[in-house]
Amino acid sequence: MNELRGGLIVSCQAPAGHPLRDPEVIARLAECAVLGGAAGLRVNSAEDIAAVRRRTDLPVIGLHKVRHGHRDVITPTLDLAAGLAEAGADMIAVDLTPETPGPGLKLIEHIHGLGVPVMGDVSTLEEGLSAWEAGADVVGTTLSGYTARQLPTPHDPDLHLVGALASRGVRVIAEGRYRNHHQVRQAFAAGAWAVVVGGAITDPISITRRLAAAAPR
Ligand SMILES: CC(=O)N[C@H](C=O)[C@@H](O)[C@H](O)[C@H](O)COP(=O)(O)O
Repeated sequence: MNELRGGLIVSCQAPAGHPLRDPEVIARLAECAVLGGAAGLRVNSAEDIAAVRRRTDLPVIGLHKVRHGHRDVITPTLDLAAGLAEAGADMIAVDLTPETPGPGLKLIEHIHGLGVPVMGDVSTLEEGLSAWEAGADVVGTTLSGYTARQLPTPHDPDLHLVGALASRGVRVIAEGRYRNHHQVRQAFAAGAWAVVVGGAITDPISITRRLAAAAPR
């Protein structure tokens, strides 16, 4: 787990219907991230993790998204977590917001029983402190801006939450809407232990959309 400290973690994901939705393509994105200097990867589903594992030994934070209500929740059950561990995940991310339909904080201990560390994905300071007290190995700001009461999702990353968790001694991973090196630096300056960047690296659709918006046509 310590290999992730101070590093950039690249989230290599593509949802159903996305042109890049293919485990082999995800694995190639992961390989690009490795060549670019990523310290770790964040990958959705056992199938994609298995494909990524065939190309790199870099630490993988695994998750399994399940549609629930207005959004995808992150790895709500122990069964899903066990599948990720079997596929080669080095750490498992779980949804620790009140919106998860799963056992929430209890999952941490259950996943530790598999011998795998846990990243608690949260949306608020309170959730983050509870996750840390319950034994999460790292706490991610992943879900800030995505729970029902936080919609619409803000444009910028939640650097304030990173700082608030770090100042209370929580090992915090900054994740969600980091789009440039300036924001990544700010996250580390705020006390982040590591930073996850997804779409700004691995989603050519949103990258194109942002740049196309600057064109006069
Ligand atoms: C909210 C949610 O479900 N986030 C997911 C968590 O794994 C992914 O869809 C994000 O791409 C990831 O968090 C990285 O964030 P960004 O792509 O903004 O750098």
